Amino acid sequence: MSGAALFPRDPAVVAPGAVHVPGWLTPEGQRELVEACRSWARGPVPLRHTALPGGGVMSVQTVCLGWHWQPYRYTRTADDVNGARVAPFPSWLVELGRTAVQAAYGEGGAYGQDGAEGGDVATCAGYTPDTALINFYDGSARMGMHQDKEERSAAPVVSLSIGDTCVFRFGNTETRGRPYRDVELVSGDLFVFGGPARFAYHGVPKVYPGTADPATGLSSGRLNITLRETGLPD
Ligand SMILES: O=C(O)CCC(=O)C(=O)O
Ligand SMILES: [Fe+2]
Repeated sequence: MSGAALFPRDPAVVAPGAVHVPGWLTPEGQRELVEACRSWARGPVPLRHTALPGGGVMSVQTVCLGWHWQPYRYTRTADDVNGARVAPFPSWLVELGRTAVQAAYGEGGAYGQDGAEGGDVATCAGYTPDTALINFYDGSARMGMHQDKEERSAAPVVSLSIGDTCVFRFGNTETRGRPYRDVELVSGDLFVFGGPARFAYHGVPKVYPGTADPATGLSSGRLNITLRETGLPD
């Protein structure tokens, strides 16, 4: 057992608008999400290494719901994969997103869609994510520092982690470099970034292989699900 595991991991404000809620998903909730991800990974668009404009591919494997993300835009069909229309965004995942934002910001929804502090209750209730990126990391996959900025909405990003523990680097809105904070995301953890943190650079410099609890149904690797509002018309 690592020293950190001796102590409870309390919710933490990593930066204004960025909240880490350890252990938010129940073991059952994690198992259900793993099952759902397995089925989404089968199609209509398969889980794949996203091709980058420079000719390389991402080390992470991804499949999307609602809208298909490719560098650097959203479309309804996966034109860089197999041309299929992406699977719909299920309503239960909208509900999960709302509950997550509420867990992070509290009943009052501390950060509004416009980034203002002190938003009203409608902020959480009105959160309507319409795209999800499901990322699978094997032991050597990484994600470089980037902003989630293809969305035309400043609504928060909800991030759920299952499987292997990783280092999640959460930085600032100006540069890829310092200042940033490194946070360990463990299976079941929730991380929400909105308000002044919505367009902060972030990335995953390290995954710790073999740290997943097979009871989630994922014997190795890390799953990350991010929910976002694209702000695009239906
Ligand atoms: O895997 C993570 O925790 C972050 C994923 C991410 O930043 C993204 O999909 O844009
Ligand atoms: Fe991101």
